[in-house]
Amino acid sequence: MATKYKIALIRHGESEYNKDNRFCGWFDADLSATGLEEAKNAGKMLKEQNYTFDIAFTSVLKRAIKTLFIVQEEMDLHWIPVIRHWRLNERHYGGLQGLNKSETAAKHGEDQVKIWRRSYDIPPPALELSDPRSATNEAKYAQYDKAVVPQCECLKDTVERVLPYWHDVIVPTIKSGKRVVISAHGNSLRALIKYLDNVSDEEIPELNVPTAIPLVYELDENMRPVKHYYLADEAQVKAAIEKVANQGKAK
Ligand SMILES: O=C(O)[C@@H](COP(=O)(O)O)OP(=O)(O)O
Repeated sequence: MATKYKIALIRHGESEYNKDNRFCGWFDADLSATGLEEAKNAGKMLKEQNYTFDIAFTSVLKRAIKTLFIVQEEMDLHWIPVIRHWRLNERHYGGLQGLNKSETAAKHGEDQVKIWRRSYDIPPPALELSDPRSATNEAKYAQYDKAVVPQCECLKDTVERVLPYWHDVIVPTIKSGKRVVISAHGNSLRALIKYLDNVSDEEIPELNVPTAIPLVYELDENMRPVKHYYLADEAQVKAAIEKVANQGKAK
């Protein structure tokens, strides 16, 4: 299998909700001061390793949009087209949105929290439509049918709404020869990685994506992965992945 295309995936830098260890989902949390710094470093890593991009894709959530912009700034790539779409949004965390992950583990048990965070097809409790945390009436989704906005999602639901965007929009863009960067979220990227690497439903709970460390996928002519790697040293990536996994532990 020969590499024909290279794409970079970036989970946004630490958000205010990540900092407070709260479930975020479709809540539009901003980047924390650390997240801004992490985004800058991600741009530096890409530049130092001679990456460049012709087009960028991101979600409609500001933590991913801002991370992308900071990366563009570091790479002097302000001019490239940026396409934002809700299909790249984070997995909707339903009634867990806003709750502290450790407190939730202390209340419901770490096993339950791991099921909510990492199982493939068990959704978290749904939000009521009338819940002020529901995104249904947000201006960003006004152009869509109301049914587009979920009240909770399991990873399977996220896979089912990310993949049409991958196949219909991102793949044709890559095949046209454009160098693509995608700035998204822990679980929308897990959804894509699950598909790309054919990760089984049983193995997916152990896959965690760290904040703001660019992850490069080399793809063959059929868009199948040849290899993938983070643009940081192994110890740094390992520590960042463990940090994410441990967020569901009761303290
Ligand atoms: O929604 C959230 O809380 C986090 C992921 O949380 P976990 O699934 O890792 O708990 O999403 P992100 O910060 O990537 O947008």
